[in-house]
Amino acid sequence: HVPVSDADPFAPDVLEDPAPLHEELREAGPVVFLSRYGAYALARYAHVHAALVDWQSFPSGAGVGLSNFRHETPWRKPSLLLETDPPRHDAPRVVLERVLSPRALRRLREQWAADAHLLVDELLRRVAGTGEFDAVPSLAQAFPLRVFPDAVGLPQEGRENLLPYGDHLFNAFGPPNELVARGNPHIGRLAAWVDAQCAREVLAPGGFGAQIWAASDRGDITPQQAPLVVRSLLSAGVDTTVHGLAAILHAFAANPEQWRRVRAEPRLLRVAFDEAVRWESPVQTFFRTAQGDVPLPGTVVPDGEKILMFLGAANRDPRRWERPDEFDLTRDPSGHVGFGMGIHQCVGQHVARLEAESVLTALLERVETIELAGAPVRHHNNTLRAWESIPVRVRVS
Ligand code: HEM
Ligand SMILES: O=C(O)c1ccc(C2CC2)cc1
Repeated sequence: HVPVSDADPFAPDVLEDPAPLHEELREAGPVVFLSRYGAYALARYAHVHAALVDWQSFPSGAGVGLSNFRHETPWRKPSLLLETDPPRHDAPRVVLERVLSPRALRRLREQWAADAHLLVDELLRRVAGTGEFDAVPSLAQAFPLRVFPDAVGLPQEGRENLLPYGDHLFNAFGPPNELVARGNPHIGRLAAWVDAQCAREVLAPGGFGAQIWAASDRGDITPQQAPLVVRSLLSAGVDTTVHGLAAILHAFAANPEQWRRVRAEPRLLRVAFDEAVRWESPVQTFFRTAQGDVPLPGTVVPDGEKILMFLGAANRDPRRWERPDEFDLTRDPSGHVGFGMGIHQCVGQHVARLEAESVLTALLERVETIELAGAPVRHHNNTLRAWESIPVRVRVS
């Protein structure tokens, strides 16, 4: 039999600090039935990993949120990547893999490094007296919003819609709770703006968007698919990196000795981002839908039922990680599930890494120490581990 829990993973106290629930679910057994949502929770690394790579048993086509597209109409057209299974998933995936590949990003490296130095220099000049600032608006939000819309090829107008659109999107993967209700009055306008930015004529030549449309000229995808593939970038590419950057800045401010370690060994910066993504797991959870009756340890998930994968719990599973709750740059974080795993593994991870590397390299050159200057404030979201404010104090070298 399978243990039952009436816990609510999307309740405010859990979103504030999910660690106790993660521990409870990992210890209760390999699978726990969440009676509140009728979903089967996986919190141990081994079982989250197994479900992520078994797309045949646990496909994404019925949605990767609580909503089951077999019975419910999605609030927006399903993504051709995130919410689609092979074979329809294949061509859009290949197109994005090529557009967002490390090789393709080489042409942005120099520009993003320069932008990061400008942003950091402006910031350090502005705070010269106290060395104190809020890392969330000043860096975690400012840098992605400065470089990513340009990389996609978006016009200047309306870019302030990107964060609230993504915030609602990530809330909407959860249950229809207060967080979703708060976004509902605005999402129609936001979604219309996002959809309008996917049209070929608004996208600047050379950007990721134009490259996706060029792929449809080649027949790699159809012209009908092109705007939806562009929409994937606008959906997944902003809030994730904002809170990913916030996560690594928080990790260093909360562990000042690790910043000193990276100052001494800048090569460690490469591993720092993945260790921060493991430690914080900016994307905390995703659902899948059982295809046929799927056996799991101690139970069988009936066809059409949802499983809920706790990526954040898996990334801190003591069965897989030593001292899992420590942000430790000497560890090898590879294998973490912060970017997912398998055929849907994050296709934008190289963009995220390059953004983080750009900002942190610029900071590393100018900032000798970084520490918390006050209590950080969480931003609650049904799917994202997010920050509202991270007050920090830096000493300029
Ligand atoms: C720290 C930053 C990021 C994190 C933590 C993150 C996390 C994830 C995760 C966990 C998945 C797997 C979803 C699933 O298995 O259902 C995923 C997929 C995806 N991500 Fe990311 N992501 C990040 C940044 C980005 C960026 C910058 C982009 C675009 C430029 C992006 C685009 C995508 C897309 C399109 C998918 C769907 C891939 C597919 O289904 O084949 N992500 N991401
Ligand atoms: O294709 C999409 O629209 C999409 C939206 C959100 C994500 C989350 C996982 C980062 C991924 C893809």
